[in-house]
Amino acid sequence: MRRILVIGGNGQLGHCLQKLAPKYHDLYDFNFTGSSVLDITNDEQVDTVFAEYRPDFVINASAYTAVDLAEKEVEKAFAVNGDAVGNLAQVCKDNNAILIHVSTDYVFDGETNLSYSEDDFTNPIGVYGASKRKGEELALENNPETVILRTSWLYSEFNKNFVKTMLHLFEIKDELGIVGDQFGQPTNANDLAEAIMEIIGAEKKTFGIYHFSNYPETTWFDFASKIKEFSDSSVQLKAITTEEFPTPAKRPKRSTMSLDKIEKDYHIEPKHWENSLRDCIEILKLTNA
Ligand SMILES: NC(=O)C1=CN([C@@H]2O[C@H](COP(=O)(O)OP(=O)(O)OC[C@H]3O[C@@H](n4cnc5c(N)ncnc54)[C@H](OP(=O)(O)O)[C@@H]3O)[C@@H](O)[C@H]2O)C=CC1
Ligand SMILES: Cc1cn([C@H]2C[C@H](O)[C@@H](COP(=O)(O)OP(=O)(O)O[C@H]3O[C@@H](C)C(=O)[C@@H](O)[C@H]3O)O2)c(=O)[nH]c1=O
Repeated sequence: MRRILVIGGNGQLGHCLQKLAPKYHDLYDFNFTGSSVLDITNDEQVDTVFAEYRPDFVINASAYTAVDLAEKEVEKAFAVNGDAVGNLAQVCKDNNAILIHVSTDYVFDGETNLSYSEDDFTNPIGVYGASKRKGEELALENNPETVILRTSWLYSEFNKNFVKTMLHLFEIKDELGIVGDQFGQPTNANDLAEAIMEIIGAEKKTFGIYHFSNYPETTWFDFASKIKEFSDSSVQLKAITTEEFPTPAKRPKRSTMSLDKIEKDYHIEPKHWENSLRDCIEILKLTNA
């Protein structure tokens, strides 16, 4: 049986992979590690887990994801999202394991009206995006046979994310201002987990950077408006500008990514974000999470 090591098993993507794993129990053995067992910045721990588990595939679902805090914790963000990813790619190469690494739309500056393709110029405007870009570069430099999946606006029923933040704020506020001039593509992390498993199962593997998200593009305000509609909330939402919602980190104005390459090479068809959002909110209603 082929072995899959999931690093960052307690994050939202990690949880979605845990949820999906039973479907693949006759094909793969899974080992989900949290940061207390495997800290990706600890090279010795990485070596030990590889030596003991001998994975065929490694899914790196771990990352430093605090976009605003990263502006202060620059070193930590680069250690986890940059250098550690470079080391992981090297260790995967040395051990004949295929690395599936996850990156972000925040590697782009967002100053375009076209959808970004995989080989478009990156120009991160914040520390988080810059640290994730460093990880992409180091991974491909050390091990070109790495699959890097750039995704965007990830949410799920697990952990902290925009959907759950909105549902919480709808409970405690009568009115909310939401940025209406930043565009991107929300992604249900359960869909990303499925895409990762499809790539692992693909007979013919192609490597390098791939974009994966739900589609089409929307704004944070329109996204929040759908969350309101699907959750039957009576909160009043108002579209505001980026300037009216100041944050420590700058966010791209429009980070919409083209999904053609993953569709062509891996036959993975993106889902409409409204359908995937509806699924998530139904689960949250059922579980009262
Ligand atoms: N969230 C989003 O909106 C988006 C995320 N992405 C990318 O998708 C991927 C998954 O994100 P998501 O599931 O939301 O992330 P989460 O923030 O939910 O989870 C990240 C996980 O990484 C773990 N982690 C942090 N530092 C380390 C470390 N040094 N060693 C090992 N594990 C560590 C954390 O473990 P612990 O808590 O135990 O420390 C946590 O469980 C990441 O690569 C992220 O950059 C891309 C686009 C959008
Ligand atoms: C809570 C809140 C946020 N906003 C805005 C701020 C920001 O522009 C936008 C999203 O805010 P958040 O801080 O939740 O999302 P943010 O942390 O920027 O989300 C990003 O996370 C990283 C990890 C990624 O990789 C990106 O793809 C993206 O998903 O919504 C409002 O306008 N009103 C509000 O009440």
